[in-house]
Amino acid sequence: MSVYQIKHPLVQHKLGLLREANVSTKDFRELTSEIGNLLTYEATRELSTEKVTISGWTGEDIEVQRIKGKKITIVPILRAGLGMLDGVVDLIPNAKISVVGLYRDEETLQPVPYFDKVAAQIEERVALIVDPMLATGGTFNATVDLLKSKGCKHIMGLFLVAAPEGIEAVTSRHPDVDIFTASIDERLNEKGYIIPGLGDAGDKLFGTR
Ligand SMILES: O=P(O)(O)OC[C@H]1O[C@H](OP(=O)(O)OP(=O)(O)O)[C@H](O)[C@@H]1O
Ligand SMILES: O=c1cc[nH]c(=O)[nH]1
Ligand SMILES: [Mg+2]
Repeated sequence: MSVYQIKHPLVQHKLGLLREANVSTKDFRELTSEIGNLLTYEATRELSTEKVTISGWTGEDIEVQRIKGKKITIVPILRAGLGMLDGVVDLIPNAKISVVGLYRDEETLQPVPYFDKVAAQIEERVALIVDPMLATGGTFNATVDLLKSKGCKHIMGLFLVAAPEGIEAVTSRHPDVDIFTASIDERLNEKGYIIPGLGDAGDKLFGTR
């Protein structure tokens, strides 16, 4: 498993704006989507391409590159993953979207699944799971379990912020899954929130607190 912390100046600048205590709902939404877009650009770097022949503007045949073979499904984890979705779809407009719903129980910190609708032919697809936060890793691990149980073999996770504890949990359960994040933060606090983190990303995106 590889963990990629994306140090690109645009990503780091936008993440810094997201961390502001008084960030507005509008700004939080826009920045989350924009970072989702930039993480997608990095995560898709390793997709293989192949040469195909097309008819160019002069009428002559020319060789161009196309992404090879595998199809893509984007997997937003409800709710907060929806905040990244537009930015990801902007770059991969033909991707099928597999929606998974889980919330983290506030007392036990265990993921509670409540919805899933996974794209057809999942076994042939690369899955890009998107969620702003990787905290204990329970929610992400449960999502990877679900996708693998349906036959998915190539899975990546895109997060705005990841805690070392979550990365460790994913490394030990799913060593074949790569993670792309704008930041590996310091730690989790006693309530399972990432420090310095962003607070509750779902509530900030939806304005529910
Ligand atoms: O790594 P974990 O410890 O499992 O925590 C991370 C999960 O917690 C948050 O979702 P939350 O449960 O707040 O649901 P929401 O998106 O509906 O707000 C976040 O968006 C992740 O899905
Ligand atoms: O810091 C955290 C941890 C889990 N979920 C969030 O939204 N934020
Ligand atoms: Mg939440």
